[in-house]
Amino acid sequence: MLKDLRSYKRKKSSEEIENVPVNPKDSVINPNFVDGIRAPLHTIPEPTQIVLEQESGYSKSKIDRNTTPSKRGKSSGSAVRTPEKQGFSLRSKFGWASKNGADDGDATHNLHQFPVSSPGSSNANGGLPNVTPRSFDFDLQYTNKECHKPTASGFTALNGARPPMSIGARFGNPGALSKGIPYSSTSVVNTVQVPDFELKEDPSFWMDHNVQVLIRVRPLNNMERVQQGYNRCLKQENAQSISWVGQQEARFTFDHVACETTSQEMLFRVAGLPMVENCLSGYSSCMFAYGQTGSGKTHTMLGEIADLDVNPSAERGMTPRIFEFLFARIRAEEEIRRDEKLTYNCKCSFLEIYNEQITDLLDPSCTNLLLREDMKTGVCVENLTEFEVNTVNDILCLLTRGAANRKVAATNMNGESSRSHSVFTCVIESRWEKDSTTNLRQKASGAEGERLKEAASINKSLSTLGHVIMVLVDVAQGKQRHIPYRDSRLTFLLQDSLGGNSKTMIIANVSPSICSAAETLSTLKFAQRAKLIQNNAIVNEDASGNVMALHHQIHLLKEELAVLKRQNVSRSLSYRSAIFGDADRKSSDGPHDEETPDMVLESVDGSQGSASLGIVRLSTKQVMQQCFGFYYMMNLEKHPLMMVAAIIKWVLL
Ligand SMILES: Nc1ncnc2c1ncn2[C@@H]1O[C@H](COP(=O)(O)OP(=O)(O)OP(=O)(O)O)[C@@H](O)[C@H]1O
Repeated sequence: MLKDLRSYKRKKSSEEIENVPVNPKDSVINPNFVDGIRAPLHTIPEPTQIVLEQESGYSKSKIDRNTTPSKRGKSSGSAVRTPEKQGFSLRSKFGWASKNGADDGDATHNLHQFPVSSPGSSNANGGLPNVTPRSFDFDLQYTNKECHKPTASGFTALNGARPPMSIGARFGNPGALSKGIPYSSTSVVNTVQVPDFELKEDPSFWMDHNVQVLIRVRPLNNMERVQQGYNRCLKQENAQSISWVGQQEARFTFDHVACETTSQEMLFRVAGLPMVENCLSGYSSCMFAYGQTGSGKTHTMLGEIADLDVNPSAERGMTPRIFEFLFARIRAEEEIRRDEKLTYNCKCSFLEIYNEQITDLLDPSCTNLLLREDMKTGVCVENLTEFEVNTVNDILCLLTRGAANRKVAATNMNGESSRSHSVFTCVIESRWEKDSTTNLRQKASGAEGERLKEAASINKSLSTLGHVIMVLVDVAQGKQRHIPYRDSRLTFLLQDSLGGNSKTMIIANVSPSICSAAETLSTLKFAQRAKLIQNNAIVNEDASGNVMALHHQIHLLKEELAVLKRQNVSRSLSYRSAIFGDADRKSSDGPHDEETPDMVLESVDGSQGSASLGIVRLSTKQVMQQCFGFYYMMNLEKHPLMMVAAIIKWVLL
């Protein structure tokens, strides 16, 4: 059952009003996009060289963990597995109308589901060996009713609301691409068959890393096949390495490279499941999906979510799977720790950043919300609605409701291209009792994040993101730089996820088609830089609260001791005698024995003291325990947000 939690809206006294510059002109941008400001992909300067081997020592260590491409076929083990629906239903994409004819999602799914051997799958370029023992053939039976005549880059803008995908105009320095890619290059992969690599999770990765980068290559779509056939700009070598093949060849290595045939379930196991574990361990967690329009961000993060409760699709994406897993884990933990009265409470919010304005997607009448930053609790959005959730269906209700309020438009790459960035957040709070002490921990998991579209005129956030990442890489390399988080609302909101206190997963979605060679190269470069970011994730326990509580406790004890001394404090060596002792003993000064372990403080109320009323007879041990519990709780009352332990954010870029 969903419950409006507006009363939870944060109110702070120590907060700082956001100082994200708001230029009114920024907010009144002609939706008919004019080329100019583009995604951060294009704000990132070219590396000094495009190298054949771009691995740093860092990436090499990743490769070493898993170097052998393996054959797909057997599913890797997973602790929790959700039932998969066999076969495919008509696509009912989340919150959007069905895709137009240019989309070949169904065809590609079928290809995945029913790989067939194609006699026509010869390697037309003649020189590219298939490096895996098994390939899936792509169905040659496709129709294309909305094939747009390619520009220099292969695309034309469909409605003007989206930045055209042409290369030269938007690419500041796109290298070879801006001058025209020699598509006839012998490097181009134009085989119908694609190598298939199985992703493997490194269970120890997150123990000593805070940022992981995964590339997901989607299958070719109809439009691409019509325009450029099976000419690909990517050549994958193993589950961590991929080469961009154009005029030059640039090889990249990442933590994972998910090939065209990687299933939604496999991606969840490798990328989503560990993030839930991170969250439940108390880490803030964030997941970005980055890539050009139509590259598969929505497919990755949401996928097919119709009928999830009764008939979940195998094509459902990361978000439903994550919450299925999360709630299953929560229920299991509550059961296991019933004695401790462990309970969880989850609250969700959903917002959109469009034209640098923040709108509450769960209450669209709340627009132009302000970001606030508090030294203790971090960044929050003022007056954002929160709903209590208990099941995956509750989550989906909110996602559906929010998605219906999003700004969506058609582009030539994607008939339902989202035009904004959105953040879905789920804060998970757990309470339990142990040794008569009530404990509280809040985890914010959550967030179907940002659909960061590269639409230029609405993408101040994206360009700033690119800049922030560049600066963060410098910082990671030891340079002193100011990080311009505040230059856009997106980066301001996500600053903890970028270079801050967060375990962050970046999924870079790319098209393998030569049509999108420029954008794909840019995305790979972006991802390559992003993996150099160094976050500093810590378990968000209220250690400061504990220390504060203890300080307070010591202070009170000292005060009390002083009062007791003034009031002729008697010390008894016997707890029993202290409790049941006669008035004489209470009023007498007993021997002081600092060594006595069960020393009892005993005081008699007197007219002199107001701090100590009645007779206090507790062992020091008990005093500490009880007061600790008390002040701990008090501290929670006063600073509930200090207990926030983890934040997961899904970010579509
Ligand atoms: N891995 C994949 N397997 C099968 N189909 C895919 C895959 N990735 C994307 N698609 C299909 O490609 C189309 C475009 O994908 P999607 O809507 O996810 O792109 P997007 O990056 O979110 O685009 P935009 O930024 O314009 O919103 C969809 O029909 C989607 O189903």
